[in-house]
Amino acid sequence: MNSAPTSPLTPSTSPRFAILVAGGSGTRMGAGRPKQFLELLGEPVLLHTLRRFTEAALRVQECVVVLPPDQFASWQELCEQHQVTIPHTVVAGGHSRWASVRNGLAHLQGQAAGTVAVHDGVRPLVSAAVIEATFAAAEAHGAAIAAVAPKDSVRSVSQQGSFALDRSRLRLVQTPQCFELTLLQRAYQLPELSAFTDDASVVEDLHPIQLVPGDYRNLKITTPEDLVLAEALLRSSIH
Ligand SMILES: Nc1ccn([C@@H]2O[C@H](COP(=O)(O)OP(=O)(O)OP(=O)(O)O)[C@@H](O)[C@H]2O)c(=O)n1
Ligand SMILES: C[C@](O)(CO)[C@H](O)COP(=O)(O)O
Repeated sequence: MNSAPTSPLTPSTSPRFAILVAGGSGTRMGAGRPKQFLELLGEPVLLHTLRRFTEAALRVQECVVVLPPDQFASWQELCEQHQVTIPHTVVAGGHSRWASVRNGLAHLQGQAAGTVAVHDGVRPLVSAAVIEATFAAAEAHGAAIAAVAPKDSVRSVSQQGSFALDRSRLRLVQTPQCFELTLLQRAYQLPELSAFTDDASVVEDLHPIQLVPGDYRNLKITTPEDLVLAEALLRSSIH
């Protein structure tokens, strides 16, 4: 029997997984502890992110949280302090974001099928709408990522000088980045290239990437002013 095509009226029932990568050390933040553990309105950045992915309507079956191997105890302490009861699996990260994603994926090796979202643990303001839209696009097309148009003019720079780029042809890439699980597993068996800064770059030689409208509020907490902006957005009515 042929199965019906996926549409917004017939949501996919294939399992959904999430890998929240939080295995970095936050050198650009320079805070003395990993930025994913810094407080944002009284709660760790990573806890905000975990809450967003475990909203029931999103139907995420398992959340894998990737942490620096020497930070398991700190996260455990934070979970106790904030009485976190949200189920999640903790996995050790690697020397790069690529290695951390690969380790998170290894935990899902036993799963036969499904769709997996990879999301930066330091993007705590991601909305359920963007997560749902990215999952749905990946369920329909195999690979989908959230992205937004640049608001500023953009130039390409080199030692010879600089020149203007046509920003209407550019997009700023965010996470979540969602993939058919076996596709992402195949992509992460390819050799690592140090140029990979996101998952779409790892997958794109194997499969076309769909772009889904992201959200300007989906900040990546990278430098100190990002925390101030994130806090202001959370306090306002527009988060
Ligand atoms: N070895 C690494 C490096 C990064 N990440 C994660 O990938 C996301 C995006 O990376 P980035 O913002 O660069 O985080 P850091 O590597 O911590 O920051 P920095 O580059 O300033 O050191 C973050 O959630 C980070 O924790 C990871 O899981 N494992
Ligand atoms: C994955 C990402 O957040 C998409 O914008 C970004 O590429 C991560 O880059 P970073 O250099 O690791 O911060």
